[in-house]
Amino acid sequence: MDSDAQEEIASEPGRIVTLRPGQEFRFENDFSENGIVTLKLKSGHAEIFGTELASDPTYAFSGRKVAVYTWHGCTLEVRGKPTVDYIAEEAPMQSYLNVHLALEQLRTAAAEKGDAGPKVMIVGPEDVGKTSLCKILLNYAVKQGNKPIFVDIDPNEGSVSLPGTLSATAISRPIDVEEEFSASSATTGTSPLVYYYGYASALEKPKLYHALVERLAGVVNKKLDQVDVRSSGCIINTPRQFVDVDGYETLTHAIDQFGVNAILVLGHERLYSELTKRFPNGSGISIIKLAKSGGVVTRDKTYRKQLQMHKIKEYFYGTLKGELSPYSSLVSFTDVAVRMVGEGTLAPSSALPLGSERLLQETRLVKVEPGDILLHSILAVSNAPLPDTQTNLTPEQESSLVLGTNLAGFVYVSEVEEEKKKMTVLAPNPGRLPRRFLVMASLKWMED
Ligand SMILES: Nc1ncnc2c1ncn2[C@@H]1O[C@H](COP(=O)(O)OP(=O)(O)OP(=O)(O)O)[C@@H](O)[C@H]1O
Repeated sequence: MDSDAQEEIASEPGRIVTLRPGQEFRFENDFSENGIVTLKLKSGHAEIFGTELASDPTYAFSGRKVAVYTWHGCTLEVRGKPTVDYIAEEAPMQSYLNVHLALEQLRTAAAEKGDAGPKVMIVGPEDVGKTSLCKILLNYAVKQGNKPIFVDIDPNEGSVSLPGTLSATAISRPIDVEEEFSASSATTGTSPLVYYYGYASALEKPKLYHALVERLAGVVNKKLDQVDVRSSGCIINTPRQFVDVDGYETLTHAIDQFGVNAILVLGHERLYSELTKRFPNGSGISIIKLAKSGGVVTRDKTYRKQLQMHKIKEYFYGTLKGELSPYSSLVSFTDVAVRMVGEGTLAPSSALPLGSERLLQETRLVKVEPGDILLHSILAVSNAPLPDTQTNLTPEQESSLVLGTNLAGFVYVSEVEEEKKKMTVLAPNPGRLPRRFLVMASLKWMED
């Protein structure tokens, strides 16, 4: 623990919370320095979304909604002032464990035959615990020596990256209870494969979404051909729009692309019934209905926005546990090509940025003349290099190259000098920004 606020909390008397087997201690706190809550395991065993707590460290949390579950009983020491905290008698952990055990049998059978392990998709409406269930199943799988791939095709939150992205990450160690899937790879040691979609909803630009899902599934399926990960399979987190009638086509497309063979439906009877009709016994896809945990918290718009801003800050400055010092550099407008993923999320078409053409197709990027419009924007840095001056790409070729190439990361535009045709960007890594395509969407941020 290194901040003053954390030291102050450490000097406060702790509160002892004793849990009996099967109980869950749930708490929430805000993002303020005074809101930090710390936790220490004094005795017994406890886990947070499937990651076991060790007895030595003091874990610190900020702006989180946490469940500490115990299978065999434990004692915790809690410091700080959560906004909400209580002990729950019931949690659906036994049914989640049963799913894990069934998946583990499939993995063992797959390993014996040299086959691919289970490809599991988790579907359900907003705030039903999909991401939390992904964490639990990934952690339990890792604990048994597997290396599952976590695929996140919910662009709303961007769990392992920033919002607007679709990603895949190989998970080989338990997810950090404090940092979760931090977007800052320097602290987690993971380097996810990330594609940029640029919208919060999967249904906003379905054609583009389908194209990116196809691309991501292609890479994940190829990765799952490798012997060391083949039997571990993958766990796929999905957007809430998949439960809408309008979302079925997109859902079915994703199921096909990844070759999903198990779908876990969380807290949604209608979708469960629809899926059992579409994929009856013998279809090769098992549909399993699971109850939502009573602990899952509904996150309002304000909290989600705060979470988004917090994630961006973490990307550049690191977490409570692992701070980063971002690097500023001056970039000439001539060294980058800025493109925009359509006009949808930013503003009505009448307010399109100066210099951008009208969007012709969903999968076509719009050219943006660098200038004040970029100020405070978060820009995705594509791994696609700028073509040399002799190569002339058509707009379609260029869009397909940029959207089909994964991301190197993100930069933040902190200053724009229009007359000098330069801008200052903040990046988590040192060094010059390579000559790359930069993709802009609606993400804006103000350093505080
Ligand atoms: N048992 C629990 N006790 C307390 N908080 C919980 C519990 N399970 C989940 N949460 C919290 O509830 C919130 C919503 O959970 P989660 O992110 O898993 O839902 P989701 O279905 O993935 O949401 P989204 O609609 O964004 O896809 C999160 O902040 C999570 O930490």
